[in-house]
Amino acid sequence: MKRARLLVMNSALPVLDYRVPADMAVEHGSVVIAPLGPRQVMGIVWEADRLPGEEVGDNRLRNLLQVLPVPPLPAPLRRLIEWTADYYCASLASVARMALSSTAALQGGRTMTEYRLVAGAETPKRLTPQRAAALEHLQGAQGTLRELAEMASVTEAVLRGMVGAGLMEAVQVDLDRPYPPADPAFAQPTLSDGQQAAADEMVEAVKAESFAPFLLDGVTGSGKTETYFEAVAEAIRRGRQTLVMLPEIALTQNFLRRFEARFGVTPVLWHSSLKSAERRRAWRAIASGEAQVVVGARSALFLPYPRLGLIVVDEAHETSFKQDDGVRYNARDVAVIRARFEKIPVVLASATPALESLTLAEAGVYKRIILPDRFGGAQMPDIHILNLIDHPPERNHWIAPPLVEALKQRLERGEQSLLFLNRRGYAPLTLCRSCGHRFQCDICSAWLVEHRLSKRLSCHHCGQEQPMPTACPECGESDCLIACGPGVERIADEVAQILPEARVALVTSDTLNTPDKVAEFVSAAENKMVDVIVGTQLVTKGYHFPDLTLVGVIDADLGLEGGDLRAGERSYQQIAQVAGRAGRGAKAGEVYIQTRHPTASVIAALAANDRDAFYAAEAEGRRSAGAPPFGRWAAIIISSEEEAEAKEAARAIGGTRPHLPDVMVLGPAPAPLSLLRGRYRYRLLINAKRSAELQKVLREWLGALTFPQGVRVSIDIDPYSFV
Ligand SMILES: Nc1ncnc2c1ncn2[C@@H]1O[C@H](COP(=O)(O)OP(=O)(O)OP(=O)(O)O)[C@@H](O)[C@H]1O
Ligand SMILES: [Zn+2]
Repeated sequence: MKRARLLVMNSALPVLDYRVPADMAVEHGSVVIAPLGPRQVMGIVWEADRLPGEEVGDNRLRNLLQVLPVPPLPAPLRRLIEWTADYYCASLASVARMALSSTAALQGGRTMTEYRLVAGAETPKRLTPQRAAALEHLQGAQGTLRELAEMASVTEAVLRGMVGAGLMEAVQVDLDRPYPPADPAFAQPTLSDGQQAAADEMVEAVKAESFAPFLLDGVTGSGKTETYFEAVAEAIRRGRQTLVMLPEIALTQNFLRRFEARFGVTPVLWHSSLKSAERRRAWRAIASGEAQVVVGARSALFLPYPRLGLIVVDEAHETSFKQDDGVRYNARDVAVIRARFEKIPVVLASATPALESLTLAEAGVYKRIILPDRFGGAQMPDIHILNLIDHPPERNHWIAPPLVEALKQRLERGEQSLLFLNRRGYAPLTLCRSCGHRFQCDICSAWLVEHRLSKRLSCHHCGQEQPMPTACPECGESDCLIACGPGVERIADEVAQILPEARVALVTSDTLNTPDKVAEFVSAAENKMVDVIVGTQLVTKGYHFPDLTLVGVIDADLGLEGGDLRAGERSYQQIAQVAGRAGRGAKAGEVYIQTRHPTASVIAALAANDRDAFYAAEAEGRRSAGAPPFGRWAAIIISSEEEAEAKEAARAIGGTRPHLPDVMVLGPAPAPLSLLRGRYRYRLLINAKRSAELQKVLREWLGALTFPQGVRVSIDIDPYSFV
């Protein structure tokens, strides 16, 4: 008799064994449905010797019910799931779920019903407001009723009524229709000598079909994308799949266009806001091996590629590769591990590598490829430090006079400028002039941020919003609220005052919240319909606007406030990246960095354009603190809706701390963000030597404790967030 051991897709359940019926074919990795009491569960058939569980006698086994019509998860992916669960102290099921991340794709069947407005249908004379809203918002849209209902902010019932009334129609969509093939020779660029040498190295590694990690370390505008595209082309020629990971969905539009220009078609896109039909189609094409190149956010990393030949992590220094909920993993690091299991090359590309990556390259673990020059003879921009103490902006203004002058000059010359401030909204704090009341979130320890465009106060931690009040809720006074400090909306207002005739584009996740809007912005900027871009970190990287010759950093000190050990590095990366947008074409670029601390090491390094010295000093600081990459960190985060309960649990954890020579436990202490989404939070930071068996220590320590129902305890290995 054949038995199968299942990794069940529910972390609360143990490993379960089943009988495989005679007429059913399963292998390791098969995705199956099994009975559990009166219910059914989904599971993955796993190597029994890798998944310890209670042995059950043959006579007590129940039959598997069904094998789902998808290819079995490949062995290297199964090993990756095990590794990730083990390293990040997560359950196997929660990691495996990231591989099976399209429920629809698992069901087989090849068509799906979507809906759209009937073209040319006569608009009835009397329309309910809901139907009118649907007619307005759904022009040109197609999707499931749920997606359309969300798009139009109406209920599904309204849309069903419209289907009945002949205003909307159902369409059968073929979900597995193939993607058009990419042509590796479609538009091969002529590479510079340096680019060619870099490309050759990566191409050779793709040919070798063995594990090879690279750090592609090239200055901004050196053509890193162009160069790694040659390795992608080689993978396509060899019938192998490529995964390109980008840190933000907003960057994908730009990437898609460049890819299309090089390979003739767009790649397969993967991110969390795909519609379910797109997601399903992409998942199935990936799992069948048909999808040649996939570009996606970090969630694309765990998909079941059967023939992966290359992974690229672009802008690899970005902290958004770290996931901070669910499975707390770092996609940059796991990408390298996946490449090892798949026996393929992986390229981490960045102009400002993470210190971790740089250290590994210096140790020879990663092969470092350097592109020292901008492509096409473009020069690196000139950096000016603007000391705000010597050059104060006018009252209630934030742009210092020399930067104002530079902006005016650019406008006269018909060149573009970019102002960077990493803060969304209009003002980060609103207070009452008469009683001093400060507007704060009810359920987070955070100020509410004024958004003048949407006329709302919003919490940037939990997303709660309220209409902008006209009077102070505390003292009842009206016309007494003052906006303190600037966000990008306020800077855009200031630019409009200084340069009334300039066309200003505001670029934040509030204004560029759909792929279409991103595409619209990029095309406007490229066609010189925009004079001044005012943006958050969203606009600091990846973009190439040849006529952009001026970059202004509004507040270079912002990133260093209340900073953790990585604040200096992050700040440096962000400013160096945004500075890197200037002067990428024929005209030279200039950068103004506004600061109150011109001697701070970050600012001094930027001024002297001395990256190596900066990294060396950072590395020294980390080494002496035993911080990553020289030592290891983990965090334990305890939260509960009951403050006393959270505190008690934190104290219990602190009280049972291990006493080991290579593990130091700091805390517990209230988290800097001590209230988040209505939950009180405490933290501990564990600092371990590299020799320590950190995960084992944590598992044994926390595994011995029990907590009340409402308490959540999570482990964050190699944490990036300390709030
Ligand atoms: N060999 C080449 N032939 C033609 N154009 C090139 C070549 N190399 C680079 N370019 C162009 O130069 C510009 C800059 O290249 P790219 O955006 O790849 O640089 P990058 O190194 O990724 O920069 P950043 O890190 O700042 O995003 C792009 O418009 C790109 O198309
Ligand atoms: Zn909040």
